Amino acid sequence: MIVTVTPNPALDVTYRLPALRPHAANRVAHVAAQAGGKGVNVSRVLHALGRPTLAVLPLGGETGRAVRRDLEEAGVPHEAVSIEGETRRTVAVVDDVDTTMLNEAGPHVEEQEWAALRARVLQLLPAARVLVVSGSLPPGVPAQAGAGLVELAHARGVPVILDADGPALVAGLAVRPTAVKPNAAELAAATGIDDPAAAAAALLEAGAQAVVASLGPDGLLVRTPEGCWRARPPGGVAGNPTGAGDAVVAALATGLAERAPWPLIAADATALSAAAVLAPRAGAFDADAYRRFAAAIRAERLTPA
Ligand SMILES: O=P(O)(O)OC[C@H]1O[C@](O)(CO)[C@@H](O)[C@H]1O
Repeated sequence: MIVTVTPNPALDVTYRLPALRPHAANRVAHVAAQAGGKGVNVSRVLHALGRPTLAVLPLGGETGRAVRRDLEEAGVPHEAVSIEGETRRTVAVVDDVDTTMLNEAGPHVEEQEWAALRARVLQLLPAARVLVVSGSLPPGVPAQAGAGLVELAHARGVPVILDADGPALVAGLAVRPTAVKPNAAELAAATGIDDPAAAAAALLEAGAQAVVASLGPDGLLVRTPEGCWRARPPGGVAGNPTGAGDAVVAALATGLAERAPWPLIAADATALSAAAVLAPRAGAFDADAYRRFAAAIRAERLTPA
């Protein structure tokens, strides 16, 4: 199975309105809430694909109970480690033009609470084909915590994907994750380089074994020591991009579990991510569109073999 860790899960609240007006009172007609956080979304996608997965996450307070209820109702296999603090909420405001995210920092997680989560991951690793560590770290958890999970996976010979940014990404690179999955902004911020192919090369140099960069409408760039590939989504795919990067990670984890070649992983991840944009909620995808896109998308090699 693919084990996902969401260090800082959330109740994702989505507000839909025709046009968000900042600095004004906005009336919201459509409100939805579901369990979220990046690793949770990865497990949702994997579960919808029929792939065995387990989401591991710290949960606390009334919001934590709401997250747990939603995961139970959705049938997403999960294991929660109880914490004292109150699980956070995120708010996505989706209007006809774009999506605005408001992400709370999350609860303070105590050292022994994080140690309990680590211990649970350690117990699960023998059954894991891939470990995914995805999303921000909550207050109280040091930037090296993601790197610590990467090292646990390495010690058990389990491929590990790190989807982190800022200091957590930098700390993670030092322990050579099997793959990292930055978006365009995270890639540029981590390297100071605007060109995605050059920035991905810099992340390889810094320690990543593979870089899978999600570039929004420009598709996906995969860079490994074996080469560099680019896959592009079909034109005109518009919708809710929240969670599209999590769909990339779900496809990447599946590809690593199956030891698929990189060009196929790149094409599949691009198709699944585009199909996720067409779905109204993070962690969901349009299954028909996924089939159509997967049949049409091919990754192009950017460097000679
Ligand atoms: O951990 P963060 O980086 O704050 O990201 C969490 C958020 O990202 C999303 O997973 C979308 O990728 C939302 O579901 C939301 O929970």
